Amino acid sequence: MPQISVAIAYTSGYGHTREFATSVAGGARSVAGTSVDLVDVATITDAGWSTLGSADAIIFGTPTYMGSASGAFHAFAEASSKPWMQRSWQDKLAAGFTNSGSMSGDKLHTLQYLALLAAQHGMHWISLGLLPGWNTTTASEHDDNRLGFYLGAGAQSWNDQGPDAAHKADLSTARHLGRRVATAGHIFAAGNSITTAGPVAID
Ligand SMILES: Cc1cc2nc3c(=O)[nH]c(=O)nc-3n(C[C@H](O)[C@H](O)[C@H](O)COP(=O)(O)O)c2cc1C
Repeated sequence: MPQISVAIAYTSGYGHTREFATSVAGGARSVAGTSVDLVDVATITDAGWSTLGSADAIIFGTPTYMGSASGAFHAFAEASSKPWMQRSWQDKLAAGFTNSGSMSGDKLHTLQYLALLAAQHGMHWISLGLLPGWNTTTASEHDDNRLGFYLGAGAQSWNDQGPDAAHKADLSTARHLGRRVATAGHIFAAGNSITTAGPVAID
């Protein structure tokens, strides 16, 4: 079984988004042959940059602050202009998740921003791949993807509760994202092993 590596590049001002980052990591780890690193980009070191540089996939995560990624995440994104210049993230897989106080809270804008960041780096964006939950009279807030995002995973955390109160459906959705990216990583790695071996013969 070939080994692939998934890095989760996240920030969390008050600990809520870290809960979802941990679930994304758990989902990726559940796919055999996958090593997973969590990189807190607010305090990223040279070792952290090198972890991102050697990963097969990077999953970006940030709280939504004022309708976009947090300032700490934006600082990291600006600092990623160095790998951007070197094209060192080109052709890696990418995905994203965000968390905020409101059900919407303009999280879609944050996910769009994360996808755009990935595109600037020439990465391949992996969507959430779940149908929306909680959108019929028989559905419930305990459904995966209860907030109905397609581009990535969205989570909601009460502003008056600590990280321990993270919603189980959002944790499960985050776990799904990690598993999906790791699975895609293995499929890409298998494809790369064919294409780097030379042209594929077609009868
Ligand atoms: C500066 C700031 C701006 C915020 N802006 C939004 C927002 O635009 N939409 C929203 O739904 N919640 C907003 N919130 C609430 C946070 O998204 C929410 O508390 C989240 O759980 C924080 O995650 P963290 O603990 O990982 O930092 C904001 C919070 C702060 C501190």
